[in-house]
Amino acid sequence: MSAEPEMPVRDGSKKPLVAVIDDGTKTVRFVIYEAECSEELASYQMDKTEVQPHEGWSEQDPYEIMHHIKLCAENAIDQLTELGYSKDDIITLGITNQRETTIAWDKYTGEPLHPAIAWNDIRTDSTVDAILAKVPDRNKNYLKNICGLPISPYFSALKMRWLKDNVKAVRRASRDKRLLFGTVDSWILWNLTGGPQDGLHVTDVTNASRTLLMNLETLNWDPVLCRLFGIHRDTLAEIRSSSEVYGTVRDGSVLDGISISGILGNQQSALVGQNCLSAGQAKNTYRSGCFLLYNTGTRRVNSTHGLITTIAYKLGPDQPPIYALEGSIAVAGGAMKFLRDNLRLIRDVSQDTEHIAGQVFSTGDVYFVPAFSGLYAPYWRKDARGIICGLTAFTTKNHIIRAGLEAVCFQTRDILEAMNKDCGMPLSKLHVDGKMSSNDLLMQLQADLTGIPVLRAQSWDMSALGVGIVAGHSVGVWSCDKWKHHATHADTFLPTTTDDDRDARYTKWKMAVQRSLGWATTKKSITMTGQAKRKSIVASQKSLESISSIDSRNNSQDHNGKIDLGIETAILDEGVNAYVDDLLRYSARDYPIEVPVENVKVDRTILDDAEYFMSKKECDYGTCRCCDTRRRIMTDWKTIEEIIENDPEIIFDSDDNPILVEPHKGENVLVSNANVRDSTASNKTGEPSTILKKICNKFTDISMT
Ligand SMILES: Nc1ncnc2c1ncn2[C@@H]1O[C@H](COP(=O)(O)OP(=O)(O)O)[C@@H](O)[C@H]1O
Ligand SMILES: O=P(O)(O)OC[C@H](O)CO
Repeated sequence: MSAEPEMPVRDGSKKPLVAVIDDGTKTVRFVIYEAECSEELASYQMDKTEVQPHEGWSEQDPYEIMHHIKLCAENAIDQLTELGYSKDDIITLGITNQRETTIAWDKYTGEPLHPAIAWNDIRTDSTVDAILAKVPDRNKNYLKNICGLPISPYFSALKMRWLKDNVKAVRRASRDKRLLFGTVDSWILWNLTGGPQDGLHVTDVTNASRTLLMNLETLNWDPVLCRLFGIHRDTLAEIRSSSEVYGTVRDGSVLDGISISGILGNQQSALVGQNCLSAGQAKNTYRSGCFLLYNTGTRRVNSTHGLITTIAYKLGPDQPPIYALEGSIAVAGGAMKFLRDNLRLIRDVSQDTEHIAGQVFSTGDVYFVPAFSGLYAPYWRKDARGIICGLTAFTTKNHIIRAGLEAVCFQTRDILEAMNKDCGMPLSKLHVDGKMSSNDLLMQLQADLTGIPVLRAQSWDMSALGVGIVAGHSVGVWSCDKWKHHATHADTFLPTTTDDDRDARYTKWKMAVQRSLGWATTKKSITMTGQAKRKSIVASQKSLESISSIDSRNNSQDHNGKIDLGIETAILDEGVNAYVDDLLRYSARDYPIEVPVENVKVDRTILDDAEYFMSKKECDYGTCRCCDTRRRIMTDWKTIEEIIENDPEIIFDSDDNPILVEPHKGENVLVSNANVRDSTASNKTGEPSTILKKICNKFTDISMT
């Protein structure tokens, strides 16, 4: 927690103020600006708790976000008071936020149904595979012409699908029509405007464009996409422009009564803050990740080189949407944090990095690809993993840290190359911001490795400023047109290398990237990401003794006396393994499997669904995805045990009612004459089962035409 002390002293002339809530991945900030002159009067920032329950998972506490916002607001307003202002001078409020991070909550209680799943969380790896199985040729770019995005764990729809598939409370809320999904802006707005007491469930176009569910033309939730991901439109927020009065704070906090009139995802907000308001202008923000956005104006450019198409902003309900091409880099400053926390090569990132890396004149041909959670643009390879290559006996930590800085520059060049190909016109300069841009060496390397001047912003935080401007714009106290004439950069870094030199180094970088690809194979990734733990078989110690073939050396015992067998251990038991394998390979879902060894067929998730199924006393097949007719058929199965014994596939309709797909039921089934077990036996290739394939193909046919 830290206050930011250096506040300007006012001369007595009061101007309208605009406040901003900035919820980042690692911090929450509250900033108060004097409108028009864009002067920051007061700010307060708090660190957030990052929870990583498994490798590759990243969660946040939705309550903590709201708690920090309130505390930051109180502290920043206290600073205002010292300057002779009062809370009443704040005319309006803007919200900017980490994008894609997804929250599910109960609309009647306001209770989050699961921690927020952060944008860089890769638990949805297998959910991605299940969705890819539904689209022709498993083409990850299949939806790009609708929503501008590839199918990747990064985007919100995958996180929503995962929550519905894996969290009982989310499924139940969905069935009971209590479920709300939202990106963080929606969660904040809903809570500020009353929460369970008629809180507004609203998002803006920039955040909605990060979900994989919004149609870039209609700027509304796309029915085909919602159906593909199985997300009900009633659970989603209403999509509005980035600059309009959405409502008023009604939460009893210090902000009560202030209107809210601007929402922008934080990278789009930095684009506005950097004054890239004309087509052809671009900015790059260096923080934990790094995001290069290129304003394409009202023209929507469909990238064919691995970039995404996103909404840059929409400055009012009647204004046209402005589009951007985006190159997203998952790990930038995050690599420095890794070198500090995991390898302990750095003590203090902001103080030591530049100094240590500057002690050598090159990386000594060392390349560091920080693909910790796969690679985003332009590769979109979730199977990539980090590598440091080119090590020799002379390599020191200085070389490795310098290689970490260069990795950000090379990744930026990857994106610039793609952008040049997509737009046909090379970018002549690069506007930069973000905390990491305070590193002069990094900025010089960036200019040297891309061959264009790098223009660093006056302030590292352009994200808060951008949404302040659009919030002020909608209530008439801060004009975007006037802002266009502001110069925002303070320093310029010019390239000092030759084309040949930088191209030779870039070729080596590409070689390093090639070596990082394909590292996390499906099975490996299950183990590596800790999903093995979730999917592992938990057996009581007593039962375990009866499994003679399990190698006890591979077991880890927890404090409950339970033995947690990773997938690799489970492989030793053929019967159990076959069952787990079936579920992993053929299930459309990511089951947490808990199998008492006495009865390997009982799976807690199936049990839960079977219970619900039986409670309805009939088999409601919903609308058949094969023939589009509605079927309501009594099942012969009378007990839960019988359902489990018959081992059906359980899939879900769009209201999240479980639908049993019976393998042996002839005419009265969703897909007839298919036998899960038979297809399992004959299919060792990792393909989805015949049943699922048939359903999914039909589903794809219907929804894609
Ligand atoms: N001088 C510096 N040199 C290199 N990296 C830096 C420097 N200062 C900060 N960083 C890195 O930049 C990132 C700062 O991110 P921050 O602005 O706190 O945003 P967020 O984590 O919310 O994206 C951290 O990952 C940190 O390691
Ligand atoms: O909070 P940041 O700066 O890490 O931003 C994260 C991005 O919005 C993710 O898309």
